[in-house]
Amino acid sequence: MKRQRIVVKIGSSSLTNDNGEIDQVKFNDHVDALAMLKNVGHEVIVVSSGAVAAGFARLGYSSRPQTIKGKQAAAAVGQSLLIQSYIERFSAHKVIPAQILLTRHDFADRDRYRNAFAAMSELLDRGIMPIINENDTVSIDELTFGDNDMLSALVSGFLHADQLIILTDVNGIYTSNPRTDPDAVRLTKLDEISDELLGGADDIGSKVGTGGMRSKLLAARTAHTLAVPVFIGTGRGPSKLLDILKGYGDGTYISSPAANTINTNRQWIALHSESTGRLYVDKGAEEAIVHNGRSLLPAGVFKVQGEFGIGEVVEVFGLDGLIGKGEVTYSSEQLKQTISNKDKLEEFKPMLEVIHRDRWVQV
Ligand SMILES: Nc1ncnc2c1ncn2[C@@H]1O[C@H](COP(=O)(O)OP(=O)(O)O)[C@@H](O)[C@H]1O
Ligand SMILES: N[C@@H](CCC(=O)OP(=O)(O)O)C(=O)O
Repeated sequence: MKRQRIVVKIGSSSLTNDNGEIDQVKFNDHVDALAMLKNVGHEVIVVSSGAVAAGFARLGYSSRPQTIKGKQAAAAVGQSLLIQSYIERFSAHKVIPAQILLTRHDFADRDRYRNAFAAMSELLDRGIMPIINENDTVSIDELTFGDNDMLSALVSGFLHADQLIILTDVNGIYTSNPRTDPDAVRLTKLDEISDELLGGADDIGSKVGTGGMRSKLLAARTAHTLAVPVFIGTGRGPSKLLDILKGYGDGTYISSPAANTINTNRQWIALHSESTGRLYVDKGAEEAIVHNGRSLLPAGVFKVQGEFGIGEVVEVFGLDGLIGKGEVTYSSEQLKQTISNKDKLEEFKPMLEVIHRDRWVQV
């Protein structure tokens, strides 16, 4: 079997019980399956939820806390318990796990994004299994990545994974929530995540999870745009992840489009960067960058908004609205000067494009 890079996301409900503790039976089942996947030669990255759900009982809460400080405190306790359990159980399989806690800021800052990529690549090269979670205890907003479903999709794109497996407590995507709708029908294969499907997925999950199926569908949609195939479902026993890879999983398979993967730089521009300005372009420029794959030249820009430096990311608007985002090779000052002297463009950086085609993403 060809060596594959696989991201496995495990939800809180698949690791813990409603009382705020790790469910050792479920937990061990996942670890044994992850170890088997790795030990047959695949690269495995885990996105593990469960920090809040595994920690709240020890803080004296009777159910998942609702306040931000309650969740953050529970996550601090629960994350340590989870990692301790991962280390112990994996040691029997001679697998070494590494804890990685991320916040949205780590991805929004380009240097930190590159560092994270380098560190994860090094771990994988050295045969270590990264176990990723959101750094809940220091996240400024409660839901910085949205949730771990979205985090797993972003990580899959970032690491150019061959497959994203989202393990949860339901055996796939249904036309509506199977817990509340007895007529819900399971879908075993999808080519895309339609708006209709999203409408049938509510955001009510288990007592310990967040986001329900809706967040998984949104994550699957993001993974789809990043050309990563997704499986959402469940399974039991040490060979369950291998079975999922072979196509025998108990859940829903979402195929990836034939399109090429998006390189890491362009993923950063599309999904993580913060835009610091806006450019408005004319019809000819829109045609050139959207339909002909050209770079954006100063001659096509007629208005510049905001203050930005060279290398920052701006939004680009055509006559009918937003058309994309890109990294600029001019500061806002230079660009304003340039376009106000269009008749003398040759004198001022005549050949330099405003946004190079390799630094451009369409919306
Ligand atoms: N259309 C749907 N198909 C399947 N499950 C759904 C759907 N809509 C809502 N759900 C609910 O989503 C739950 C899984 O979400 P959640 O508890 O957040 O999982 P996890 O903790 O694994 O992230 C299921 O138990 C199910 O009740
Ligand atoms: N980062 C949080 C989990 C957030 C989350 O998305 O939970 P889940 O819906 O169970 O995947 C934690 O570890 O408790």
